[in-house]
Amino acid sequence: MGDNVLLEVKNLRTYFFLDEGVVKAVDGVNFKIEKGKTFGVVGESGCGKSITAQSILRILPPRGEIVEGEIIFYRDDGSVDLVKLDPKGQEIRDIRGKEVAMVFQEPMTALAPVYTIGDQIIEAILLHQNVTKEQARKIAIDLLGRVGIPKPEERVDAYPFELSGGMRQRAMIAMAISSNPSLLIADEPTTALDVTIQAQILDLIKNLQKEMGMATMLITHNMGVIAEMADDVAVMYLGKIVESGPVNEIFYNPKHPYTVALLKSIPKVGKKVKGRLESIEGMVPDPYNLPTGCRFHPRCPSYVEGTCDKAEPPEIEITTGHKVSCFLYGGR
Ligand SMILES: Nc1ncnc2c1ncn2[C@@H]1O[C@H](COP(=O)(O)OP(=O)(O)OP(=O)(O)O)[C@@H](O)[C@H]1O
Repeated sequence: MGDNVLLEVKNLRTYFFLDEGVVKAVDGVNFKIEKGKTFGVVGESGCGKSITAQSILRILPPRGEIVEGEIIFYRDDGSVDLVKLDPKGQEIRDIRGKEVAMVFQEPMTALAPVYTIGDQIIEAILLHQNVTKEQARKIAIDLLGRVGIPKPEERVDAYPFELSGGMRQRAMIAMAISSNPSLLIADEPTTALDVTIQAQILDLIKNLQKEMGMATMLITHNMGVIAEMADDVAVMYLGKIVESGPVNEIFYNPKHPYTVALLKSIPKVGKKVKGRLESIEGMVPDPYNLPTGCRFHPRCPSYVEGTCDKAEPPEIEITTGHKVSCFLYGGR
């Protein structure tokens, strides 16, 4: 770590203030993303992965607010705390799409249906680069070729609905990398796609990342995707990171019972999978009424009454960089 850190999130808390109550979507999260590396964030639906990403880009939905924390983005010429920026101001708009780009799960909703993909990529290029429209069109065609879209000089004039899901996601990626971002945030980029296409898109992201030296924050509920892609991993549960560390530590030396359960949920070849996480007992609790103590205790096979339900477990460093928040490893 050290000088190689690109983004550092410190004690981030992002809450939703709703009529029904307060949803602590992100509740005291810390992590670092290194330059050029893939940082995987994994956890079940609703654990706060997307809201963490949206906090970084300052594109939170209405009623969502960062109530505490810092998001330090390091550049060669100094650092900036993204939390301090006006979410509608010029500075974050310059960073968004240029230095930090994002691809979403369903490109159909991210791409405007009434404009060709070329128009949309050209617009992104013109917004962040000092080139003519003609040059931007050439760059767009080149980008479409680089992301593996056949006949890019023709496809540049296609509308999103004229492309397959996989091709649309490639077009989205072309738009995202158009200004050479130092960080790409990919939020479930392959979840909506067929399995074979998923592998192709992940390969594409991996190759582009190597070529361009960009870091990726990869959000997924799928441990298989993490194994394939990530250098470092954070496991999230109900707004908190419960375990984090280098990918090999997480896979070969998992400590948190939730991580262990997620790993058991990876589908095995030839074995029928019923649910996404059939090996984890119980449901994710109601976000308005979080369990006391460790938030995982009502579902945890190693739950110790009087301990796990009383206090929040402290974060313990198991080996360098491998951290876990669980009373099984100390803090009782
Ligand atoms: N627009 C919103 N208004 C109110 N609450 C929200 C909103 N968006 C998300 N939340 C709440 O914030 C919490 C975290 O949601 P988030 O979308 O970050 O989860 P996630 O881990 O990305 O899940 P998924 O994989 O389903 O997107 C959830 O409890 C969710 O209900």
